[in-house]
Formats: sequence, C-alpha cells, structure tokens
Amino acid sequence: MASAVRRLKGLVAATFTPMTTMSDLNLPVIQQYVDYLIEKQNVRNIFVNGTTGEGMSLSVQERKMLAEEWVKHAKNKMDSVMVHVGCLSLEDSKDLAAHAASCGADAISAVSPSFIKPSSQDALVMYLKEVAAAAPSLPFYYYHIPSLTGVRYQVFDLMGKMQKEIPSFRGVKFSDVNLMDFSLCIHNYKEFDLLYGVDEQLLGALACGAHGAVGSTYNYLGKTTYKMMAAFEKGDLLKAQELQHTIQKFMVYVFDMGWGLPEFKQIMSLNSGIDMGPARLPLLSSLQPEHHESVKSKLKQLNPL
Ligand SMILES: CC(=O)N[C@H](C=O)[C@@H](O)[C@H](O)[C@H](O)CO
Ligand SMILES: CC(=O)C(=O)O
Repeated sequence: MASAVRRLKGLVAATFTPMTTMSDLNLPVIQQYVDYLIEKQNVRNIFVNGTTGEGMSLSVQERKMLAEEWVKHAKNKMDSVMVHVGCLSLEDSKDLAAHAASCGADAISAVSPSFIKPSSQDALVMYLKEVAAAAPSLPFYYYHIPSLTGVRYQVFDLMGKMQKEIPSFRGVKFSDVNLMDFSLCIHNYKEFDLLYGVDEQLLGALACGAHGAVGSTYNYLGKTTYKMMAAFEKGDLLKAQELQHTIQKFMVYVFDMGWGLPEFKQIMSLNSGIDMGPARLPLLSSLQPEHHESVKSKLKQLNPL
C-alpha cells in the first residue's frame, strides 16, 4: 500500500540563529533569511535550533521564540520546518516538542542526551519515545550525531526499536561518516526518511540512496549542492564528483584555518549579506577582516549569486 505520508526530500538548511552584537536573539532578520534561502539557494526546508542554530546554548524560552518566528515566516513559503527539541533535560525536550506542535512546525527531531548518556539502546529509545509522545501528531526524526553526543549506537540497530516503539517515527538525520550503517538503514527500512548530515561527503550518501540532506553548508552552498545532486540523478557521475570535490576544497580551506561555528556564522553573513551576529557562547572568532575577500571570492566561484 502506498504511504500517504509526505516524504521529506532534497536539501534542508540547518539554520544559524541570528543574534545582535550583544548575543541576544535578532528575530527580525528571520523573514529576510527565509526569503534568501528560497531565492538564492533554492532551499525549501529548514532544521531549526540544531547544532548550527546553537540550540543547546539557548534557553527554552529562546528556542520557543525562534521556533515560532521560523514557522511564521516559512509557513506558506517553504515545504517544511523541522524543529530540534533535544535537550539534556527530558522535561525541557517534552515542553519544546509540545510547543513545536502548537506553533505549527511540520516535524520534530531530537539528539540523545549526552552528559548522562543512555545506558543501552533500549534506554535511548524509551527516552526518544517520551519526547515524541509530547507531540504525537508530528513526524519524529532521531538526530544521530555521535561526534558531538558521544552516543554511538548503530542506527541500523535502533531503527527497528524506534519503528516498534514510536508511532510518529519517520526517519533519521544521520550526521556520521559510517556509510555502511546509513546504507543498512536505507535498505532495510525503506518507508523511512534517511537524511544525510555530513555535507562534505553527501555524494557517497547519495550513492547509498539518501533521500535528502540536512546541513549547515546548504545555507550558502545550497545551489551548488543541488547541481551536484542533479548531475548524480542524471547519471553524470564525473560532474557530480567534480562538484563534490569543489565543495570539499572549500571545506578543507575552512578546516585548515581551524574554523568552526563562530566562523561559519560569519561565512554565512559574508555570503548572504544578512548579519548573523556572533555565536552565543563567548567563543572568539578567528575570521578576521583580512579573510573576508578570500572567503567571499571562494564562495562566489562556488555558488555565484
Ligand atoms: C557537526 C556539524 O555541525 N554537523 C553538521 C550537521 O550535522 C554539518 O552540516 C556540518 O556543519 C558540515 O558538514 C560541515 O562540516
Ligand atoms: C548541521 C545540522 O544538521 C545541525 O546544525 O543540526
């Protein structure tokens, strides 16, 4: 029987959280940000309050305000708004899940708790089940990002348990390099959405059958990544490889500079012309004014606006 459930496809931008110079939320920027993603990057899905959005560094109240604002502006323009509700506190996660449903989000996602970690796969699934049950009408996506959570259970092993225990379970945002685990999930759980989350090797995940991708770079490399996906779909593997390699060269530059979230936010500001402000935690950015032209010209070659 064909499923009536709408599948999440294509690119999902993991949004940055716009902030003022004082690191307060800068909500008025969000409307412009939504239009930029649609018009300049052709991206019509967003993942809010995740890693890139600094969800874990924000208060519950701030996360609610952000979810509301993103939903308000994306509602009739984008295909889907997924709100990340994972926290170290189960109560906070449930609160955020219920709030996401009440404000009109299309889906929720949660990471595993990562300070006191689940002691077994079953414990993790029980936890996720409670979070998902706080918003039973919304599709639930497990957010697998072992490099940050330290929770490394094979997703393939978890999928069957999540399918059995969580009625709203719809898929996984898979931010890990283990393509065998990813491939096993795709082939054994065909009715679920498997969204890949390591942008710099998306082509490998497409070859395994990825249904879509969620990531930070789609904020500024969305159009280029779509070109790579189109080449792959047409069977033009050489062109797809070339585009993936070009994107990788940009990421090598970023990683060689030792850049992370505060610099990613600046890269986004430089490319979009929308001021994202600094990161929330007092992490000092090492992207200096003398780097601006180099970042801009590299991105311009990659993704001419
Ligand atoms: C750790 C992290 O932030 N992972 C993101 C998604 O999960 C990715 O989108 C990366 O930001 C991206 O692949 C660049 O390394
Ligand atoms: C990158 C990603 O998917 C996140 O920021 O959560």
